[in-house]
Amino acid sequence: MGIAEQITTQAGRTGLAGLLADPKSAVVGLDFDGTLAPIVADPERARAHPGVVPALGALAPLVGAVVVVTGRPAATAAAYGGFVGAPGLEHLTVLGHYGAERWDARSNAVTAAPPPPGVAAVRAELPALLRELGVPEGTFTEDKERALAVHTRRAPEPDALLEHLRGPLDALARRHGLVVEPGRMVLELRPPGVDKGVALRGFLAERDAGPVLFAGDDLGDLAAYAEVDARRAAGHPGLLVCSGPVTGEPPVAELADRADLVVAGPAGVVDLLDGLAELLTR
Ligand SMILES: O=P(O)(O)OC[C@H]1O[C@H](O[C@H]2O[C@H](CO)[C@@H](O)[C@H](O)[C@H]2O)[C@H](O)[C@@H](O)[C@@H]1O
Repeated sequence: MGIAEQITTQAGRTGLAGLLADPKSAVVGLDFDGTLAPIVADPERARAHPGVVPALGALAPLVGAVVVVTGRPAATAAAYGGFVGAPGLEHLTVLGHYGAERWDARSNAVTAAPPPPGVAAVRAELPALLRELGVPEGTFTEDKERALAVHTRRAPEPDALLEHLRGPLDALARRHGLVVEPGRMVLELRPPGVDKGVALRGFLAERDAGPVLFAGDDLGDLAAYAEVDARRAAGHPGLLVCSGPVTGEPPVAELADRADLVVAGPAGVVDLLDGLAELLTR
């Protein structure tokens, strides 16, 4: 089935038409985990689907810009994505830590402000809190330098555990000026003030962008969806893509319900990017 046939909303059809009519001012925004990289139990083993680099390498020269907007550190997403030095991706940007970091392919360098002191305080207190809460084996903390993510995917009953941890982690985060970002079997304690909507808005303004496609899979992507929606209300075409889970867990309803089309995980996203490049080269 072609892209147009998969779109279920009028706004999405308008978004695709706008993108095809004016590709050089279009921006393609993509989340990383669950969208470009299949979900795996160990975050350090996540890698982009093998079709991602060729698909983006073909698409990027045809559109205004491609940007990856992720909760990962920017350099981690660039490395796990296989983006460093990839042909066709010489102008790729990765906005990491929900926009607090930026990696540009051209310089292969990351720019970021230093993390606020609350991160170090949370790092110091988190192990004792998790012990007090009696978390089961399989629970683990990913230290991302400017944020700490508590994962439950490898624990028994991961969703119930997430609920159990939510209140105490929220209190710890607030005590040190951080916020809790919930995700798929993860609670992330991170500095406030930036989210994927703010990050995307800044990038679009910098590029004087027209049409926007954004693809995501998790709650952290809702802010970027809201930004595309706000632009649509102001007359800019936009296309919202949900990368549906292929891991057996239910889709994130808040995202799937608002998407113009739902595809089957990173493999479906690759097909979409390939299809778009094909439409733009016809
Ligand atoms: O904004 P994203 O690119 O989607 O990153 C959000 C978080 O993704 C990672 O966790 C998720 O993927 C893991 C690897 O597949 C999986 O094990 C975990 O259950 C998912 O929640 C990452 O580890 C976090 O640091 C990111 O914030």
